[in-house]
Amino acid sequence: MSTAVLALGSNLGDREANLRAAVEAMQDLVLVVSGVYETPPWGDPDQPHYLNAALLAADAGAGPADWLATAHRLEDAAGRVRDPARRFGPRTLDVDVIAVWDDDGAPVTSGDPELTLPHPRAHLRAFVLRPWLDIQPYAQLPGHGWVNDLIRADEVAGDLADLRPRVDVHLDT
Ligand SMILES: Nc1ncnc2c1ncn2[C@@H]1O[C@H](COP(=O)(O)OP(=O)(O)OP(=O)(O)O)[C@@H](O)[C@H]1O
Ligand SMILES: Nc1nc2c(c(=O)[nH]1)N=C(CO)CN2
Repeated sequence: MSTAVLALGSNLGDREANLRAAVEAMQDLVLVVSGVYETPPWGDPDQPHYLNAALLAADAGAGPADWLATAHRLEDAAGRVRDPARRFGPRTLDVDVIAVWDDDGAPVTSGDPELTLPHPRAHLRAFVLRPWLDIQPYAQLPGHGWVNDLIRADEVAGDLADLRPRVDVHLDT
């Protein structure tokens, strides 16, 4: 059984519908979905706010590359257009593979630029860590420690204060 935490984000089009379609497309693989957060753009400030969420998924037969393929399939289905000039620019849907655990529950690590695990910027992103805490309060980000500690670190805590829970939006069906 391979499990993965995926981070979802959208700041173009119908943001809520984009996130919901991604969750629905994963169907039975989804174990639990976080709440939704309204978040200021990180890394490239001149763009609309995002809606962000996280989910935990499991797939008996999936390897790490399968989770990345799933992420890309969902982004393509949302009509995501990549702008090479804006690394952290706006998008209908972003699906990042934050961490993967193998059949034995051991974290998978990879330095491959095509799939770096855990995600190399996850520990710096309140918009990833806060939704993740919703669904796994005792989560550890492999190589970085407790998510509950990471979210209080100086480089994240400021951004954390700017997240707004969107209690009016629910992605779980
Ligand atoms: N853990 C990962 N999850 C998703 N993509 C990854 C990961 N590690 C490496 N990549 C690679 O990163 C490339 C760029 O992905 P993408 O365009 O979604 O980046 P981004 O969302 O703009 O930035 P970031 O990766 O910082 O969120 C992808 O083609 C993918 O192969
Ligand atoms: N708030 C927020 N900012 C971002 C996001 C995101 O999902 N949420 N995704 C990005 C792509 O790497 C860049 N910046």
